[in-house]
Parts: sequence; structure tokens; C-alpha cells
Amino acid sequence: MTQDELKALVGKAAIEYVEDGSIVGVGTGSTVNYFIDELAKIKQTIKGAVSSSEASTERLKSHGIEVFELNEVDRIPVYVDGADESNHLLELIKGGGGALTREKIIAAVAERFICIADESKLVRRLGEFPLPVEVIPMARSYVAREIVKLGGDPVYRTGFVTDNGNVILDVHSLEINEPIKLERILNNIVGVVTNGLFAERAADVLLLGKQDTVETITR
Ligand SMILES: O=C(CO)[C@H](O)[C@H](O)COP(=O)(O)O
Repeated sequence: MTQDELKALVGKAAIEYVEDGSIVGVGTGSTVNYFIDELAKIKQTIKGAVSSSEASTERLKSHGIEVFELNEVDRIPVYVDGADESNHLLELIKGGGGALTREKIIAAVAERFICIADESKLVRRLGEFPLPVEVIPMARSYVAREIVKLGGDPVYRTGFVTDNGNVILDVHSLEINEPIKLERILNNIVGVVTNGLFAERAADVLLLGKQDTVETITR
């Protein structure tokens, strides 16, 4: 199976976790796009969605799925999102698509976080994929210098602005031995909105697309 076929497979598998009559938390990315397309097929059974990006909102609406503001919603039983990397503890690197902050907010609210990914995303140790950090624009150089002190090599994602009007530094060469600790340290730098480590709030379930099958990994 191709990588796209594996993404489609896990996008479909995640539908099983959607509760009838609920508002579904929806992530961002090419894997989630398959999930959105599957969600459209059962849209009569759900109340609607909360979306983590303008791109996902547009796709949800194009299917006629109602999109609610997070502030209007008191309960999100399930959040479905992709990842750039996952380790075996279901700690993730996210934000390749730049939607990490809204994704992290919805993941925090959700009762269950279902991560969907093809098998290439499962790694022994996080950090091969450069870690995205969302930064308030005026703090970009300061934050970059602080990250260098931590041993990282930050690269400004030129020409990209997040849905929140901020910029992204993609941090290479970080040794991520203690994801929770590093997540906190990075978030403590003034000017950082958040970083793409999802370790304090890791996924609860990883649906991993492998050749012809979906492996379910839980914490
Ligand atoms: O975190 C994300 C967006 O901010 C995505 O979930 C992550 O980049 C994976 O994307 P894809 O499913 O396209 O591989």
C-alpha cells in the first residue's frame, strides 16, 4: 500500500471512535483530510465539529458539517489528529502543517485523543523531524537565540504565517530524551506561544496504518 492509502485506512478506522450526537474535535493535515471525508459520510449522526485550522474548517464546511467555535462547546469526547512523529509512549511531534497551537488547545479539552498516522511516523526517539515552535513575530530572534542555548538549530519558516498571525521556527538537532521536560522548557521562553511536542498531553490511542492493517496502540 502507498503512504496515501495507509493514511486513508487510518482516517477510516478513526470513525469507530466517534460518538453519536457528539461534537468531534478535528485536527489538520493530509491524514486528517481522509478522516474528514469519512466523517462526511456519517454527518447525520454527529452534531458537528470543532476545527484546529482554517484549512480543516473549509474542508468540513465543504462537506456540510457544522463547525462550532470552541468557546461554544463544553464537551469534546474525541479529538482526531495526525502527527509528524510518535514514540511508543504516544508522545508526539506535531505542527508540520503549522496548526500546532489550536491543535494543542483542542487536544487539551478533548476527553480522548486519537492519533492517526502511517507506520513511517512511529519512531524510537522523537527528534528526527524538526520541532515546530510557534512564536510571536517580534520575539523571533530572541527565541531563536534561546533555543540555540538549548542546543537546537532553529530555522525560520519563511513565507508562512499561522492562523493566529504568528511565525514558526523549525528546530533541528534537538536531543529529545525527556519530551515532557523539553516541552515545558520551550514553552517557558517568553514569546513562545507553544511548541509541537505533545508530551504532557500525549495521544491516548495511536491508529497506525501498516500494510493492509491498522494497529491500535494504547498508552
Ligand atoms: O501537526 C500537524 C499539522 O500541524 C499534522 O498533524 C502533521 O503535520 C501530520 O500531517 P500529515 O497527516 O499531512 O502527515
